[in-house]
Amino acid sequence: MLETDVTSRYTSLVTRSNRSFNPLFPTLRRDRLTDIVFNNFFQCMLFRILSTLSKKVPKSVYRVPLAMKPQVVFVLGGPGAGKGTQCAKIVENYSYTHLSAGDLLRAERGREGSESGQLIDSYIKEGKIVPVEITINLLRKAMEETMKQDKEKFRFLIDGFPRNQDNLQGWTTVMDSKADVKFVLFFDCCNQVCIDRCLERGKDSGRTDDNKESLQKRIQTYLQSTRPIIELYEKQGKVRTVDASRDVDEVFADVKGILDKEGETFEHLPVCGGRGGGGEGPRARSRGRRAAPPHWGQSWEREPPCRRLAASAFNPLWLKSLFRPLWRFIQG
Ligand SMILES: Nc1ncnc2c1ncn2[C@H]1C[C@H](O)[C@@H](COP(=O)(O)OP(=O)(O)O)O1
Repeated sequence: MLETDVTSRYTSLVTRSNRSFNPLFPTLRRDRLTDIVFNNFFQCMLFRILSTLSKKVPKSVYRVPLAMKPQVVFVLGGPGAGKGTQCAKIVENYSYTHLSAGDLLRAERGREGSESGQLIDSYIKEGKIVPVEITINLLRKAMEETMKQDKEKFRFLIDGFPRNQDNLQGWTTVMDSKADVKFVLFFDCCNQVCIDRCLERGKDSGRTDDNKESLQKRIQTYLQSTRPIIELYEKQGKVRTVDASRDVDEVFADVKGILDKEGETFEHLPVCGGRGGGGEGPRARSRGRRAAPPHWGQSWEREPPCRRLAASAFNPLWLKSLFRPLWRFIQG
């Protein structure tokens, strides 16, 4: 900068402030300085009060809203109706964790040292429903472990459960107070299509129950035991039925329609929604997803209040507004 430019700037400041020229602190005008110091003083005080208060609040208080009660969607339908296939697609697009009762039981059967392995094996081969204590225990553990790893993963698709009255009763006794059942997603498919799909799957699934004999029994069990459970939920208005005999994408289009109607939002919304500048961008990128535009505010409103407060308190835009006046002043 030319010396004359500097001088003329200082001179203009001096003229405006009617103050003598000070070469050491050329831009320190008392009227502006008072404003800025007071503005920043109050903003800093407010910030300090907020941060002190947040330290004083016991951790458990703001942890409570983060540890959400599990939200459950039961996924039911005949064997081979496409429950697993559709659940995988839901997980890809929505913030759900898929828990297949059948997969959990098969894993437990194969686990070394499992006490119930043999019992599970005989029930599966017979196409019968495994005693509820075993299934509930596996489901509960899986839900707890998922939520322990990530508190935001509190939405579950429980596939292939409850399959009979015993299952339902077990769930009501053990889990009713621990989880909320939102609705039942029912994949309606005729028996023959179900059997054909399972036989096709059986060619390379390695499942001991994907054979004609087991399938006949499984279909019978489904009709006698599971259909009444679906009807029971239907009476409560909790069943969302999808015609599952069509191709995968057509079925998923209906599933998507149901989830959207139920108020579900795509994965990047509930996890990474925000008003902009609230850190949702980095949060989304750390999960390999993109942040929702700030105007998709619906999910932001559904974030736990503590997370909203935290996002607002550390909002870079807000912090910028705190230091901007001082920075402008220093820059002249
Ligand atoms: N809509 C669809 N059309 C054709 N095949 C389908 C289908 N949905 C699933 N499948 C195939 C994939 C599997 O090989 C087989 C059984 O599907 P699945 O998702 O494993 O059923 P389920 O979990 O209900 O037992 O059928």
